[in-house]
Amino acid sequence: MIERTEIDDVVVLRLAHGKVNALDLELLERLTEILTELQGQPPRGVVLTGTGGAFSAGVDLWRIVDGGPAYIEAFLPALSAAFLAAFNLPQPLVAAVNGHAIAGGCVLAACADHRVMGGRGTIGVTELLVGVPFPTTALTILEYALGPAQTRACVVGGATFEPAQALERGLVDELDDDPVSAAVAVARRMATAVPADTYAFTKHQLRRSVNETVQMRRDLEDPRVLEQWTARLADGGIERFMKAKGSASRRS
Ligand SMILES: C/C=C/C(=O)SCCNC(=O)CCNC(=O)[C@H](O)C(C)(C)COP(=O)(O)OP(=O)(O)OC[C@H]1O[C@@H](n2cnc3c(N)ncnc32)[C@H](O)[C@@H]1OP(=O)(O)O
Repeated sequence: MIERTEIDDVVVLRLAHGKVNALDLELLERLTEILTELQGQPPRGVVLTGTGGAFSAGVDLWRIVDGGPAYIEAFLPALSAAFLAAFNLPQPLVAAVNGHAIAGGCVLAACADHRVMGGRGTIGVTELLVGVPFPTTALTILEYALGPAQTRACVVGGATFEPAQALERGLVDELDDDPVSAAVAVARRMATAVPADTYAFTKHQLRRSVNETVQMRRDLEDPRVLEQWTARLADGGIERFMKAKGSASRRS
């Protein structure tokens, strides 16, 4: 589900889950578990990437359709928990966007300190096209990573971007044909350039406002998020979106 290797002092985590690394409950729980374990280990950089042609196609929408309201209720908090575990990792986290990074996949990349995209795939946030709102955590992290204006444009437009456009819009920080090697080099540099405790504390300070906002707003907003995801399930909106994408399959 998640392959772990080490290159020099850098831990490389590769999502290896179905054809497009779609995010389901089990994958997210495993990711949170691994990232939580890494927090307590000796300081080093971490790279997050995907296998195959995708970084991640975002939420596994067929699992949502199959799982129904009870699954959504368990799934949405797990999604936010995984985003927060990645966002608050004390060590430098670099995303190697090796292919498509859509919706939740794009947010997962946005949790990183730095994003390197390869030469293929697209990145963007399609939530509104699916007809579902962003969980508070996801939207707040996206806004931190992209800034308010770019977040508004990306969220409302729902477009996905090729690598060059993604760089121009600040969805990624650099392009490299070998994104994993480039990401490992960045992570190693970040992990060695600054003492680990200073890096971790500064990262905490920089990200504090996101965590405060999430704390303040999620209890108010997430019940409505759940309500609307459940409504899109009930009115067939999620299934229609997938079928319009040409996906007749329930397997990702
Ligand atoms: C807060 C967060 C919210 C969310 O994350 S909502 C999720 C929004 N996600 C999306 O909008 C992505 C939808 N998928 C796509 O746009 C495309 O797919 C890709 C660009 C990711 C890949 O395109 P290509 O390389 O042409 O592959 P393919 O044939 O479309 O997909 C390969 C297999 O992957 C399944 N799949 C793709 N995305 C998802 C998904 N999000 N949930 C579940 N399955 C997915 C398909 O159905 C298909 O499967 P089969 O080959 O068996 O027909």
